[in-house]
Amino acid sequence: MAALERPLLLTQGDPAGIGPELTLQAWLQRDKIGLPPFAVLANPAHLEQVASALGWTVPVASVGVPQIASIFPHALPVIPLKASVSAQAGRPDPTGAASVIESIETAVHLVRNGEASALVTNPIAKHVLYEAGFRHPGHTEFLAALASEDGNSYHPVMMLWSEELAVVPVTVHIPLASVPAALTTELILLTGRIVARELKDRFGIANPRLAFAGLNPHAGENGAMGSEDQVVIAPAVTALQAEGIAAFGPLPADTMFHTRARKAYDAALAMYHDQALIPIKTIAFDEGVNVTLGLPFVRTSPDHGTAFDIAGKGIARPDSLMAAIKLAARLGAKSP
Ligand SMILES: NC(=O)C1=CN([C@@H]2O[C@H](COP(=O)(O)OP(=O)(O)OC[C@H]3O[C@@H](n4cnc5c(N)ncnc54)[C@H](O)[C@@H]3O)[C@@H](O)[C@H]2O)C=CC1
Ligand SMILES: NCC(=O)COP(=O)(O)O
Repeated sequence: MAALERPLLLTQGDPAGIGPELTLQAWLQRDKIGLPPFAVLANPAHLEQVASALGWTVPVASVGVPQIASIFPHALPVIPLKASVSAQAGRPDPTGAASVIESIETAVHLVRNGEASALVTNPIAKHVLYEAGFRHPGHTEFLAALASEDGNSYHPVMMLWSEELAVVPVTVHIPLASVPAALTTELILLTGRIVARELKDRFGIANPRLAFAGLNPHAGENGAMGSEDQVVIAPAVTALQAEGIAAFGPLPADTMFHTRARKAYDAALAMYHDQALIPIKTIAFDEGVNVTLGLPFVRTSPDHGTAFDIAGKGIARPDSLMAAIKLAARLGAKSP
């Protein structure tokens, strides 16, 4: 089946978070914003309970992949999970972990065997999964592990994307104190290559411009405020330039995200999680999309988390999930 004809798959995410109500909202707004057919791998009865508690009319239909496109105009297609789901909104519970993981694993399997075009993950609460024994830092690394079951090795790269700004944290879910040791020229080089390749191949940017942030104040102030900028980051930028990639930096991170500065690059590569995510969540919290580069399939996700503080209240904004669905459709259309 051609990529455009294949549906998208949404994962359940944490059933006690805002994922279920955002999925219902996305289906309700499907015509208004022109969303392509999708199904969610979840528990149909749980979704019906969430809709009913919010007073939303959302017919839910249990389906297999072949029925998704025909059901989608009339009901939210749900591929039922085997694991039970008995979550209460806003009350995280590690006993739901089996359903969270089953949803991701099954969706990846269906995308990898060509039945679906791309994967859109609803947010998971990492600490809740850790309590249940989950050993991966987050989706990003878990998806790479699932992908590597084909015998290849994949280095997953997290990119947070919006029309205004795209950012990549070179190191991701590690303590801040571990960042300097984890940052190596090889890691920065590898990340830069993957970002350049995928901005070109998947996003259609002919010659992507990559701006690298420094690690230290003022990008180290010529070494007076830290050595990593000159010793670790600059050699990676030089090596990327030698490969023909339009890389530049390291730049002082405090002045590279304002409006004029952003016009100089297609993606900013930051050295640690918050250096990358604070600017995009400040500029585009509702529209930002988390997309994993470096995988043999397309995966997007909203930029926010489970938001237990507002789950079940019907006030969570579905914009980021809907942007993730749209971007997955755009990128998935280019997949073989
Ligand atoms: N892709 C994923 O699976 C992600 C998962 N997380 C997980 O989410 C959990 C909670 O993380 P937090 O740091 O609290 O971030 P969060 O994004 O869940 O919430 C931060 C603040 O933003 C608000 N918010 C989030 N999404 C919203 C929406 N759609 N509409 C309106 N308001 C919204 C929340 O109410 C809260 O006040 C953590 O366990 C974290 O691991 C966080 C980011 C991404
Ligand atoms: N802060 C971004 C985030 O936590 C997303 O992680 P992942 O689950 O997509 O790996």
